[in-house]
Amino acid sequence: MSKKFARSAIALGSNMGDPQRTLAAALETLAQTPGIILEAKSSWYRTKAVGPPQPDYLNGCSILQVEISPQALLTSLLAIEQKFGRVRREHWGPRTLDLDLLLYDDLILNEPNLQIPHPRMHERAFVLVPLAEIAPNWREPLSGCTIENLLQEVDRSDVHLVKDE
Ligand SMILES: Nc1ncnc2c1ncn2[C@@H]1O[C@H](COP(=O)(O)OP(=O)(O)OP(=O)(O)O)[C@@H](O)[C@H]1O
Ligand SMILES: Nc1nc2c(c(=O)[nH]1)N=C(CO)CN2
Repeated sequence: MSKKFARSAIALGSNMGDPQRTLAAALETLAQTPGIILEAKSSWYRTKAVGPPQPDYLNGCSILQVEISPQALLTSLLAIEQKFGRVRREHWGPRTLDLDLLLYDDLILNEPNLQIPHPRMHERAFVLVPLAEIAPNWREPLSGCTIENLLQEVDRSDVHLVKDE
């Protein structure tokens, strides 16, 4: 019997330690996780931090094919964050690794520990620029807008492609 996969989009970010290495290792760990296949990954982008003053971030996005539920995927993402030494400090403060679940097919989910689509994705150029690179026509189910359309509404001047990857 063929297996039923869902598609999910995730965002990756890091601004402590060695971000490029951490993000690459996080993707590798995800790809080795049972029930998750890495379908696509964006380039990395150097982005000005949103929130309290802190170093620039390296951000990117990835598309996954998943056989696991949204909650199970979140659990995997949080475990990988822990593995790479994330210490939770101030709200929106610096971190070695941040993994956000952005989209899961066209699902809308409002659970206490998990909201899909990610409630702030539509306003974040550091999410929309890399996501538009790999999924420009995916529709954010709350607005019905494509990622490409959402990107046109934000200022992308603080998001710069990292060329040496
Ligand atoms: N779509 C989602 N993706 C990831 N975490 C989510 C999502 N929806 C809710 N959460 C909850 O948010 C918690 C993570 O909060 P965290 O402190 O990392 O937020 P943040 O990364 O600082 O800010 P932001 O959520 O704005 O990116 C997770 O433990 C999870 O329960
Ligand atoms: N540029 C940028 N700024 C941020 C980021 C991030 O990934 N990139 N993550 C945050 C907390 O989730 C807060 N601010």
